[in-house]
Amino acid sequence: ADPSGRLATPGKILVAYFSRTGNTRVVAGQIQRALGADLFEILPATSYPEDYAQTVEQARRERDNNVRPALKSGVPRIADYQTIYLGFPIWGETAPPVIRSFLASHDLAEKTLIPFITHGGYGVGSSMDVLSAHAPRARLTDAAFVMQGEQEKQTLERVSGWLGKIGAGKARAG
Ligand SMILES: Cc1cc2nc3c(=O)[nH]c(=O)nc-3n(C[C@H](O)[C@H](O)[C@H](O)COP(=O)(O)O)c2cc1C
Repeated sequence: ADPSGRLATPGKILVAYFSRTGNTRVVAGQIQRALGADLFEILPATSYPEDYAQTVEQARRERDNNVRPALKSGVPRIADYQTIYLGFPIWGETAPPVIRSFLASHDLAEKTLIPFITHGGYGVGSSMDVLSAHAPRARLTDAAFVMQGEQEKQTLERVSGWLGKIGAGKARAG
């Protein structure tokens, strides 16, 4: 028994996720509702730029320098959870920097870690290795959910093309 009098609920489930454009958020919501789990959105203390290209560049720098960006908040009472579904998009062929921050700042020893991953068509890259390296004592399942989602880049290109075609690009600028 917990000396505080509060018992950790056995088998409590957490769905923790990071999502920029919403693809991973949809999956997180469905898992959370299906399992009656708690939901936690992983957010950096300082938001990434709205601009896609700037975000790609910042993510690349953070990846290459092994930066762990500060998180806006941590999971309250992480010890209560036995199973953690961890969701993220693939950024630069790996897990986004905030996922490394998340794993480094929570003790996941002996917890079951079940990844769900969305990518833009190039697969999961080195993300599973990142998870096992940063949460070495978690029980990482190899039955991750993996799905290709829309690419923000492709949407931006399509919209730019359309704006150009209807002659709206310049007229709207400024
Ligand atoms: C900064 C950045 C880097 C990305 N790098 C990759 C990549 O290396 N490989 C890939 O398949 N998709 C890449 N994508 C596409 C996303 O993984 C894909 O669109 C994902 O479904 C987005 O999920 P979200 O809507 O939950 O943010 C990248 C997207 C962003 C914003």
